[in-house]
Amino acid sequence: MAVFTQVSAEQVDLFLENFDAGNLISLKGIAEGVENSNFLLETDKARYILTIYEQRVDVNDLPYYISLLDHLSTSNCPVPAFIKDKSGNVVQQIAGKSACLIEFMEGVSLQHPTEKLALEAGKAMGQMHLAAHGFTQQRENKMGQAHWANLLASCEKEARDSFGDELIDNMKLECGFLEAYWPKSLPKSTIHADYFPDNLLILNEKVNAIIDFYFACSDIALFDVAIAHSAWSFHSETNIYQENIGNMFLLGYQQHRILSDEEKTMFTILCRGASMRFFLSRLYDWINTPPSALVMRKDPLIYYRRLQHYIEHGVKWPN
Ligand SMILES: Nc1ncnc2c1ncn2[C@@H]1O[C@H](COP(=O)(O)OP(=O)(O)O)[C@@H](O)[C@H]1O
Ligand SMILES: N[C@@H](CCOP(=O)(O)O)C(=O)O
Repeated sequence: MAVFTQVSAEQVDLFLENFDAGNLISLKGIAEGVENSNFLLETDKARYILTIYEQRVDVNDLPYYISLLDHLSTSNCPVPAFIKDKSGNVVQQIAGKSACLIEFMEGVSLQHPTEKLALEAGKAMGQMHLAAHGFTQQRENKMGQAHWANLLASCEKEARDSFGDELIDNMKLECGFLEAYWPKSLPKSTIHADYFPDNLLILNEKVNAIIDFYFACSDIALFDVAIAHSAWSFHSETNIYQENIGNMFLLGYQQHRILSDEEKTMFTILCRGASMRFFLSRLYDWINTPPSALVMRKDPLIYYRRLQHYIEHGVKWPN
């Protein structure tokens, strides 16, 4: 579960004094998520999310996320607003850590995508990329292709002990392949970079909110689509490929952004890269998160198998 930092009602009362957000009625820890501590906070005025930033989020990046969500919501994207305090600031301290009060969005996190929801999700991403056009701030993708070989090397020994030499040798070869063939000239955008089903809140079969922008960065626009394809197109329990779900996502996305032939041709490589990226972050966490930690470790092998699927079958772009 993702409540790394516990806070008392007294601490939250003090925190709320900075805002014009009403008086605390209830506070509940939210189990989902792996990056930050999140609480559902209810006052006599409204519901909010209280997010306490743990070590995975660099607090120096908070102004970037705040400006990005401000920009996207001005462009009618369904994203939560950061709440300003009485002096117009957003970032506060609680329990010695940086924390923000965030607009509560209605909707339910997705577990098993349907074709209809995959289409809606693809459309919402296309709209988000269009809306991000005027956003000029840049943030490097710290989990982008340039970092994969080093990340693998940093945990190679422990990875070999846990997953065997053959698998790690294969991943080293794949890193080399991706370095050699990674596209250099595809259109860039501000991307979400973690557009998984659980980062959308669904209401009445529509995307009511896109949340969790803490990996957002500047990178190849279609890499965002590839990340989503690798997250949406495989069944969350069996890991079986569901071509129909991935196709609906791609068709939805294309309703808002016309893709060049070059982009379509490079899509399989981007999906291989997306699989590598999530294999590596899960591998790193697998090795570095003690089994006693409160957070659930996600299985890196799931992404190893998705990568094998993309290598063997590629992605046939739907018409
Ligand atoms: N603005 C919001 N409105 C409603 N629920 C939210 C909001 N932000 C987060 N949540 C809830 O908290 C959970 C964890 O949030 P998330 O941002 O994914 O955490 P983490 O950054 O730790 O991965 C989400 O699955 C969702 O249920
Ligand atoms: N989506 C990533 C992990 C990031 O977790 P989130 O809770 O911040 O979405 C994965 O599945 O590996």
